[in-house]
This record gives sequence, C-alpha cells and structure tokens, in this order.
Amino acid sequence: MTGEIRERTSARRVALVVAAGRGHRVGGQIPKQYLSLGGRPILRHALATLAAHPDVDAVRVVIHPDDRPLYDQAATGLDLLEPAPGGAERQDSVRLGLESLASLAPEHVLIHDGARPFLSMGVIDRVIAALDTHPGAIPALPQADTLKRDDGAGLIGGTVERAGLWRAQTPQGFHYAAILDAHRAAAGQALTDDAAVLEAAGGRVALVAGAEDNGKVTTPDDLRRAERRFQGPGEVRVGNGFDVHAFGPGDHVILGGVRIPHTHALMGHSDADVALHALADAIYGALAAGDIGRHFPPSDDRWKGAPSDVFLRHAGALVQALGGRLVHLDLTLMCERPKIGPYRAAIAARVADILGLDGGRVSVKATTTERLGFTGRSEGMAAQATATVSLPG
Ligand SMILES: Nc1ccn([C@@H]2O[C@H](COP(=O)(O)OP(=O)(O)OP(=O)(O)O)[C@@H](O)[C@H]2O)c(=O)n1
Ligand SMILES: C[C@](O)(CO)[C@H](O)COP(=O)(O)O
Repeated sequence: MTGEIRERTSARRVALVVAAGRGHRVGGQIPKQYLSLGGRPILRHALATLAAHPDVDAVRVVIHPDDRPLYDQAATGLDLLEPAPGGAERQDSVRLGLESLASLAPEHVLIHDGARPFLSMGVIDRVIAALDTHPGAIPALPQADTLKRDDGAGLIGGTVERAGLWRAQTPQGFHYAAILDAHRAAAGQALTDDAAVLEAAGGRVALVAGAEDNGKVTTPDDLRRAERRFQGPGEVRVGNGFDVHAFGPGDHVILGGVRIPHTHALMGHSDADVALHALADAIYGALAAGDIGRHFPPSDDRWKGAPSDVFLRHAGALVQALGGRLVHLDLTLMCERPKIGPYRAAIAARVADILGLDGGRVSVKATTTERLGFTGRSEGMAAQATATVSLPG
C-alpha cells in the first residue's frame, strides 16, 4: 500500500481488524493483542500481512479508546486508516467498524480478529476468491475430534455428530453492503461470528480451507504455543523473477538504478529497468505476494516513467512488514550490449542501497545469449533474478 491510500475516498477491498477486546482470558497488564510475540505486538503480525496483500486496498483497526498509545506503537511504520472506536462485545466492535467505512463504500470487507497473528496470504487469497461467487466466505477447518456434550454435572450427556461440523476462523469476507445491513439488523442478538450475522439475514456463506496455524490467541496456553513458533529456525523462502524490455530510440538504459550510456533505450511504462523489475518480482514471489503488475498496474498513470527503485523498495518493505529479512539476491542480465562488466559493482551497490542491505548480499551477473534469440539480435534485454528471504517460523 502507499501513502496515497490514506487520502482515498474509496477502496475496493478493506480489511477491518477488530482489536478492542480486553483479553480477560489471557490476563496480564495490557490486552493480549498488544503483548509481545516474536518481538512485535500480537496485533502487528496480522496487520503487516493484510497491509502487504496486493488485493487489500486499505486496513482499518477497531480499538478500545484507552489503548490508543498501545495501538500507535503496534502500528508504527504501517500505512493504515485511522483506527475506529469499538464497543462492549466483538459484535458491537465489528458493527461500529463497518459503520466507520461507510464513506469509503468498499465492495468487499475482510473482518479479522487482531488476536489471530499467523494469518497467511493463502488464506486471504481463498476468502477473496470465493467473494466472486458468494456474498460471504470464511476460512474453516473440519472438526477432527469427537465432540461431547456434558450433562452439567461433569459427566457426558451425549455425543454430538461431528460430520459436517467446521471450526470457523477469520478473516471472514463479505460484500460490504450485505454485511453492514445484516449487522444493523442483528444488533441486540448475541452472535459469535460475522458469518452467523449474515446467515441470520438469510445470506449464504461459503466455506474455504482455513489453516491450523491461523488459531486465535484466547488463553495463556495459546500464547505459549504461539511463542514457541518464534523459538524455531524460521522459514527460508526462494522466489524467482524474470523480465524483458525491448530496445527503442535513445542514448542510455537504466539498469539496477544505474544510468548506462548506450545506442538505444529500453522501452516501457516505467523507466524500463529490467533488472529492478526482475528483482522485485523475485521478492514478491518468495512472499507469494503476486507480481509487480499487481502492485503497480501499468494501467495506472502514476507509474508512467516512474523510477523502478519505487517498486523494489516496496517489495523490500513487504519483507520487513512480515518480520522477515532478505538473505540474498542473485541477478543475471542477458544482452549483447551494453557491456555490463564495468557497471556490475555500481548496480550491486545501488540495489543494496535501495533495500538497505550490505553489498555482499547482492550478486550481479551478465551473459550474452551467443547472438541467439531476441537478446542475441539486440532487440531487447532480459533479466532473471532469485531472492532468498527468511521469515519468522
Ligand atoms: N468488545 C470487543 C471484544 C473483542 N474484540 C476483538 O475480537 C477478537 C476476538 O475476541 P476474543 O478472542 O474473545 O478477545 P477478547 O474479548 O479480548 O478476549 P476475552 O473474552 O478473553 O476478554 C479479538 O481480536 C478482540 O480484540 C473487539 O474488538 N471488541
Ligand atoms: C470470530 C471467531 O474468531 C470465529 O472463530 C470467534 O467466534 C470469536 O469468538 P470470541 O467469543 O470473541 O472469542
């Protein structure tokens, strides 16, 4: 997301994160969503993931007014809408949050618990995809254990048929107008999730695959389990990127942010920096966060002639937002001319500078294609990149 989103008067898809609860079951001095998990407040984990998702246009958090200083700390550096005040129960907080989005009039809203830190891009993707064909969709997992009902005196009163039962998670996605109307109509009824609110209004809600990791921190045991994830070695991801631009009239090319004199220029919507485009795509790939065209559509005039370090910096920021680290970047440029050798060190240094890395983590290589193909005929250039990213476990 960019700073410009905050100024928007509309956004197609908004994530509404409810975080106004008191966390009584976890206990402690501050509400659970502000407790530290892996060095960052619990709430920040999901905020970073939602803010980094290419199909989420804006994020609003619903908070308890007393928590404003804790919220400001948790949200530092993330580009979010102003938070909205919550209510006494989760359902009230969601309704108030939905009302607060009226002027944005989003098409879709994804309602997420701030206490579910391990949200993945894949779960968000599945919920969003289901909204093409359904007014609501939730991630859920089939019930695996046998279910017992007690008799009120510590004995089993019966066994509940578990077939067809699912455990509901968040984010729960909805067509905004439908869920706002349903929440208004349900005010006063006690319903434990937003799917139940739409169901009560007669809406049909789809089930998509949730994830075991996407559990809610509800009790001190959940918190201990969540902390254990950060004691492991984390996860290493590898992504690749590839890009091509054609030569046209001009007297220089921009490669890796470095201006190189040449008999032609590279043609493109932005500055046609084939190297930075491949690198950005490699990072997006490692995060499963789409590609450069999804974040910076060529149809958007804001990116006409744009310097491509904007794209690479954005990809690097997504890694940071997820609490991750760029371990290594490897770039190969393919062309007959210009000769890359004299500029190799400058390109590596510029890439490292854009991403705030030390130069030893950026490799720049070049090859001709032995006069074969479009690069061999000097009709254009290609670049290929690999990004290695480390994410918390
Ligand atoms: N009045 C409330 C109550 C809950 N929530 C949010 O809804 C999510 C799920 O609720 P839950 O796990 O029950 O959180 P708490 O209500 O804080 O927990 P507890 O019942 O233990 O106090 C949490 O992110 C919580 O902050 C909210 O925004 N407003
Ligand atoms: C919305 C929810 O997280 C779906 O599982 C859940 O219902 C919240 O329940 P709580 O009563 O607020 O803990």
